[in-house]
Amino acid sequence: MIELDNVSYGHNGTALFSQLSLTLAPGSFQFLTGPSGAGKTTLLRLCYADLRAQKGKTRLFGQDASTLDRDGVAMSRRRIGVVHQDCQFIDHLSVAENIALPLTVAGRVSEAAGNLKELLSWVGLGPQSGRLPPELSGGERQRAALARAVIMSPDVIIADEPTGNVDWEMSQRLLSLLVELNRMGKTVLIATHDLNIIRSLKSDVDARVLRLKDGQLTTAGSVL
Ligand SMILES: Nc1ncnc2c1ncn2[C@@H]1O[C@H](COP(=O)(O)OP(=O)(O)OP(=O)(O)O)[C@@H](O)[C@H]1O
Repeated sequence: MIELDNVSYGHNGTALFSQLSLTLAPGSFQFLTGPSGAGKTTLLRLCYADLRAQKGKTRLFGQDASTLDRDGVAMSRRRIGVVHQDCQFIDHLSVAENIALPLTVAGRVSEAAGNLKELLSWVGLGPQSGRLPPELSGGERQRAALARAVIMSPDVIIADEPTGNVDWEMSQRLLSLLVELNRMGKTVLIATHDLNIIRSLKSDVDARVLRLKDGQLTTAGSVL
């Protein structure tokens, strides 16, 4: 579905990793762990074609990303929902408008109303839908970010520290939403430094744990 094949990348000439390979198989659930600064966000950005591999190949849904033009990348990106580390909302738009933004930008305004109501209730943000993003708590922001990532019904969800800055109960709630999405057939990749979150999954899902450290990606095993 998404494949990095012997990819090398560095920022400003400083190599972060080289010849790194990663496959997001359809329906898989994977965690990406590793110390701060190891390159987890960079790796995620390569997976959703926000960055281009400097060496090696990225394949998105069977297509070589380096051969895709802007529209081709945009088409592939529509199949990937991204939960960014810092949420990135437009502060003068309501929570509902922010969540619906990917649909409105794509000109699918008529779909927005129906999808939105269902999504707001799924993430438990119905009562907060008219508020502005700065009025939300950390956990509410993370849930709004997740709702926005899935409003286009993507095949793949890529979440960068989706449980950062929330308490244990809220992190469990967010994780259970991601597990639910995986049960619906979505491919899920979550970057987190929080090993307790991974351990808390127990047998809920067949998750694979990858560890990025010193430019090497290793499989840390299953949480089962
Ligand atoms: N746009 C950029 N320009 C220059 N350097 C960058 C850029 N983005 C990231 N870096 C550097 O690359 C390294 C990896 O950053 P990255 O954000 O990918 O790591 P991370 O594992 O996600 O870290 P964290 O867990 O702290 O979020 C860091 O040293 C960072 O400073």
